[in-house]
Order: sequence, then C-alpha cells, then structure tokens
Amino acid sequence: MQYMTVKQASERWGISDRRVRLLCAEGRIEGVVQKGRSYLIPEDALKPIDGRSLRGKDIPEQYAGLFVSIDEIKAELDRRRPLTAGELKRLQDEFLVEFTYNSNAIEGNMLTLQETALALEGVTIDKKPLKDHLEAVGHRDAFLYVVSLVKDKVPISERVIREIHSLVLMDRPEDKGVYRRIPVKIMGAHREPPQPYLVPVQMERLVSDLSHDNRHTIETAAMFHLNFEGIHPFIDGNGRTGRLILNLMLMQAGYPPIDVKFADRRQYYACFDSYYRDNDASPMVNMAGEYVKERLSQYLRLLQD
Ligand SMILES: Nc1ncnc2c1ncn2[C@@H]1O[C@H](COP(=O)(O)OP(=O)(O)OP(=O)(O)O)[C@@H](O)[C@H]1O
Repeated sequence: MQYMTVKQASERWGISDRRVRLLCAEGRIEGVVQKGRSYLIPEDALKPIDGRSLRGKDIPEQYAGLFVSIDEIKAELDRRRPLTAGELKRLQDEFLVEFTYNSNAIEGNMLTLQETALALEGVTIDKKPLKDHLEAVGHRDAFLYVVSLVKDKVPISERVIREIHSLVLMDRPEDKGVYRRIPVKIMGAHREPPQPYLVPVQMERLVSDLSHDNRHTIETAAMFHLNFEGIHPFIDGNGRTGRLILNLMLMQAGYPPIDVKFADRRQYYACFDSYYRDNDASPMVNMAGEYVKERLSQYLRLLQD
C-alpha cells in the first residue's frame, strides 16, 4: 500500500493540515495508520466530504455512514476530469441494454442479455414471443425519455409518470398511460393495493409530497419506489415503470442510474415485505444505496485506469 503524509493530503484535497489531522483522529479516513503523532494516509484515500454538505437534510443515523460514503465518491468523481461524450455514450448504451434485460427479466420476459441487445438492434429472435421484443423496445424508449427529462430538468409529475408508463406499455394501447380501473393483487405480497377509486388521490399525494421532502435523495427515491409499488397505479408495468422513476430521481440529483439485477430479485422482493409487513424501509434504502455506491465506484475505477 502506498501512503501519503498529512501535508501531501492537505495539498491534494485543498484543506489545512490541521483539518486533515482532525479527520484522521476522528477515523473519517479509511486505512489511516498512526505512527506516534503522525499519520500515514493511503494514497488512494478519498477526501472525506464536509459534514456541512449533508447538513440541512434529514438523515437518519442508520443511513449516515452509507450516504456519506456515497457522497464522498461522488464528490471525488466531480473533481476528476469529466467523461468525454464518447465515453458517456458507451457507458449509457451498455447500461441501457443491461437495465432493459434485468428489469424485463424480473417481470418474466424470456430474452437473454444477448437477445435483448439484438432485439434492440431490430433483430427478431427465433422462438421468442413478439411481446418480449416489444417490451425490450418499449423499455429502451422509456429510459431514453427519462434521460431527456433529466437533461431538460423536467420535474416529476403524474403526467411524466404516465408518459413513462405509456412507453413501457407501448404494445398495449388501451392500458398505456392510464390508471387502473379494477382492483389488483401483487403475487405473494402482504399488501393489497388500494381500490381503484383511491389511486388518483394517492398518486397525487405521493407526487406532491416530494415538494417538501427533505431527505437524502437515495432515501427519497427508495421510499417513493416502495410507496409507488404499494399503490400499483397501473394494470400492468408497475415494476418496470417504478424502477424507471427510481432512476429518474437518482439522475436528477446527479447520481448514476441503478440496475436491480434479475439475480437479486429475491432480495428486492424481500425489501417490499420488510416495508409492508414490518414497517421497515431500511432494506430498500440500503439496497438502492449499495447499488449507487457500486456504480459510482465503477466510474471512479474507470477514470483511474
Ligand atoms: N410485496 C410487495 N409489495 C408491493 N410491491 C411489490 C411487492 N413485491 C414486489 N413488488 C413490486 O411489484 C412489481 C411486480 O408487480 P406485478 O407482478 O403486479 O407486475 P406488473 O404491475 O405487471 O408490472 P411489471 O410487469 O412491470 O411488473 C415488482 O417488480 C416490485 O416492484
């Protein structure tokens, strides 16, 4: 392991020696070695973020460590050179295929990752349903729409949610973009979604509550996801639409989008059970946070290579 001195760290991070010492003494920098009165700091240590940047937000104690570490990696990334347009496009294209594959697979789509990539290029996969091809294309278009919303700084509204849903359900003209008119059940769930006449009012409240939400984005987005799925406002496509909205919220706040893996689906479902059976949202908040952290770290590694 390569180390730097307190002085070198203070120069690199643009903060005083005294502040670096304090951070070392408080255990805020991972991997620090104390030698007598001096400290050795790992060469690749991240600059701890200023606690003040989280100030003003309501952060429950249990999430503080995770959110601070996420925001430290994000701050470090923001200091690095920006990705070029070509690099960004490449990363987005790769993400798009994987996200489309995983999100659709969770809902029973039979296309493999490779087949999803081909279907998005317009290739028809032998012996796979047309519906699965259309779902891939619909999800791709919905994600690109989400990206355009972020670029144009369009705030979340019920209209935006219905638009996303319209793209997800592009092959279902009579259901797309409209709230359901019949009761639904979620397979294996503890929660019964509300009666249809309650959907508009609950959706309106869910969206309007965002305007006075003072939590960290990760918690806000995870809670929105839990509550949105609990309302299950559409007749179909709630899972896919909900994961797209989750990403819209993350990207609007400058975080990378996340891809709930098909392989992690049991853990993902268990997050809903914890919330609706035990009133504990933390598994979903932690799962979303860990996904964001992993993705940010992946970007950082890319820029270090
Ligand atoms: N216990 C639960 N309580 C609330 N929501 C849940 C629960 N378990 C899973 N979900 C959410 O519901 C989604 C699946 O719901 P459902 O099977 O009704 O799908 P859908 O409305 O047809 O939408 P899609 O086809 O995109 O899933 C999951 O992907 C998840 O987001």
